[in-house]
Amino acid sequence: MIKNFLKKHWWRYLIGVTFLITVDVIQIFIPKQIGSIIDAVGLAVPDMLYVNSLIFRILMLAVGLAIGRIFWRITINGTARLFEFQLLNNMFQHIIHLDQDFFDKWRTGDLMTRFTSDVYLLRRLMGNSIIMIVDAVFMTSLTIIAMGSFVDWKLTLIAIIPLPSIAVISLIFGRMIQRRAMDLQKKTSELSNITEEDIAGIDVIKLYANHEVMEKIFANKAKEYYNSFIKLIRVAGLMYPLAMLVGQLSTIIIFNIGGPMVINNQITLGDFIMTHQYIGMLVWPMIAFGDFVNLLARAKASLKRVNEVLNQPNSVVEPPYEVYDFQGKYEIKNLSFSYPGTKREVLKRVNMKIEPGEMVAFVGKIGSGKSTLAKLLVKMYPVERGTIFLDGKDINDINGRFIRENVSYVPQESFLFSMTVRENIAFSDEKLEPYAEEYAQLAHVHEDITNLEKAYETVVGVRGATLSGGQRQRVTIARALAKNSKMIILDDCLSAVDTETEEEIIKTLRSETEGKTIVVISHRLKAVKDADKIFVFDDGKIVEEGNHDELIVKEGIYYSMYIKQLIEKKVED
Ligand SMILES: Nc1ncnc2c1ncn2[C@@H]1O[C@H](COP(=O)(O)OP(=O)(O)OP(=O)(O)O)[C@@H](O)[C@H]1O
Repeated sequence: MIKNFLKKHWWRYLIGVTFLITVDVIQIFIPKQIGSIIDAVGLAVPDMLYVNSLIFRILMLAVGLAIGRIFWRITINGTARLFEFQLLNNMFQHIIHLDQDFFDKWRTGDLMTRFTSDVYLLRRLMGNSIIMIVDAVFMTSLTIIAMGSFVDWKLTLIAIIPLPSIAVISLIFGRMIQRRAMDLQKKTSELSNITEEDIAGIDVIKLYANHEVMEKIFANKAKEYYNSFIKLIRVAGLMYPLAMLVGQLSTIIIFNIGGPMVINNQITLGDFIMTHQYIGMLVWPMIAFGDFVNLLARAKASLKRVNEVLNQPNSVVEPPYEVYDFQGKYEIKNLSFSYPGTKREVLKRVNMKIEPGEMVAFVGKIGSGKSTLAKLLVKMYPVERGTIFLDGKDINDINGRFIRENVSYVPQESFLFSMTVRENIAFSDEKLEPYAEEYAQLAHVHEDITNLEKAYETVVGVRGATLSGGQRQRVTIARALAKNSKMIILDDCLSAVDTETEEEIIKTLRSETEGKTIVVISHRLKAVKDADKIFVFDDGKIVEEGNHDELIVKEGIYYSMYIKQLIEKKVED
C-alpha cells in the first residue's frame, strides 16, 4: 500500500524534499551572517554600510526561509493528507464488501480506532517522518560542513563526537516504544469498544439502573488505557532528554575548546558565536532523529493493525459479477451449516424447494435455524458446494451482490439511517423518493408517517430511534419493497406490530406483489397460514412441511403450536 503510493506520488515528495533541503541550506547561512556582523561591529571603526548589507542579507534569507517552508508544508503535508484520504477510502471500500462473518466478529470500537488513530499515525509517517529524517540527515551534515569550513574543522570534529550516541539511544528506545505503542493501540481500541457499546446500550443501562457497574467497568478500561499511555511516554519521554543531554555535551565542548581559541586569537568572537549557533541548530535534527525512530516504531504497529483490516479475506469467495434472468427458484439439498469459526451445526441436513412466485413460511422454536437459512439464501455466509442451488446454479457460482440485488432481505433488527423517512425508504435508489408514499402504504405505515412532525421529511434519530419499534419495522419493509426485487424475505420483521396488522401487511404484499417469491419467518402461525408451503424448524432440522391444512391434519408440532396460540389469543381477548 505504502510502496504503491510512493511509486505513484514520489514526485510530490521530490518537490517537497527539494524545498525542505533549500530551507536547510538557507538556514546554514544565517549564523554565518550573524558571525560576520559581530566581527564587523567589533572593529575599531565599524563599516556600517557593510553591516547594513549583512542585515539585508539576513532579511532576504528569512524571506527565502518563509517561502521555502510554506511550499514544503503544502507539498509534503498535502501528500500525507492525500495518502490518508486514499487509505481511509481503501479501508472502507474493503470492509463494506466483506461478508457478515467479519462484522459478527469485529467490534465497532476496534474498527473505529483503526480508522482514526492508526490512520493518523500512518499519515504522520508519510508526512512528518519525511521532514524529520530529511532534517536529521541534511541539517546535521550541512551544519557540520558549515561549521568545519566557516570556522574550524578540528573544533567541529571534537564537538560532534557525542552525536552518534544519539542514534544508539534512539535505536534502543525505538524497540521498546514499538511494543508499548502496540499495547496502547490495543487499549485504545478496547476503550472505544466499551464507549461505543455503552452509548448504544444507554437505554439498557438506564432501565437496569446499572450506572455504577458500567462506570466501574469503564473506569477500569480507561485506567488500563492511561497506564499503557504512561508506560509509552515514560520511554519516549526519557529518550528526548537523553538526546538533548548529548546535544548539550557538544555545547560544553565548544565552550571548553572554542573559548580558549578566541582568547588565543585562533578564531574570532564572531566565529565562536557562529559555532555556538550551529551547535544549537544540531539539537533539532537530533531530536528529529529520535522523533523519527519513535514515530516509525508506532507507525509500524499501526500499519500492522491497518493491514489486518485490509488483508481481511472474505469468507465467501465470490465469482465474477454476471447478470442472468433471475427467477428465484431455490433447491436446498442436504444442507448442514456451522457459522465460520464454530463447530456446532445450526442447520442439519436441510432439504427444501422454493418455486418462483410461491409464498413460503419458516416457523418453529427460537434458535432453530430459521434466520440462518434465510441469510444463506442471500449468501451472507459460505456454504458447501452442492447444497444450495438458485435457478439451477450452485449458489457458489453466482455473485452475492447479484443475488442481493434480486432478493430483498428484511432482517429481524430494523435499522434506519439518521436521514429523512423518505430518504430511508428510497435507500436503494434516490430516484424512488417521489414514490415513497406508495411503498409506505403497502407496508401499512403511511398514516403513521403523515402523523410525524414533518411527515416524510422527518429526520429519524440515530438508527431510527425516534420512531416506535413497529413504525421502524414497517419503514424497513417499505424500504425493501421500494427495491422492487423479484423475491422478498421477511425475517420475523413484524414482531413489533399486532397480529392483525402483521396478517394484513402479509396479505397486501401477496396481492400487490403478484408473481414475487415471498419468504416469511414468523412466530405467529396465524399470520402465515395462507402460505403455499410452511416449513417447521426444530433444532436445525426441518421436522414438518406442507400447507396449513396438511400440517393441521398431521397433528404434529405445527398443530400443537397452532392450537396453543389460538388458546392464548382467546385468553387474551
Ligand atoms: N453469527 C452467529 N455466529 C454463531 N452462531 C450464531 C450466529 N447467529 C446465530 N447463531 C446461532 O445459530 C442458531 C440458530 O439461530 P437463528 O438465528 O438461525 O435461529 P432462529 O430460528 O431464527 O431463532 P429466532 O426465532 O429466535 O430468531 C442459534 O443457536 C444461534 O445461537
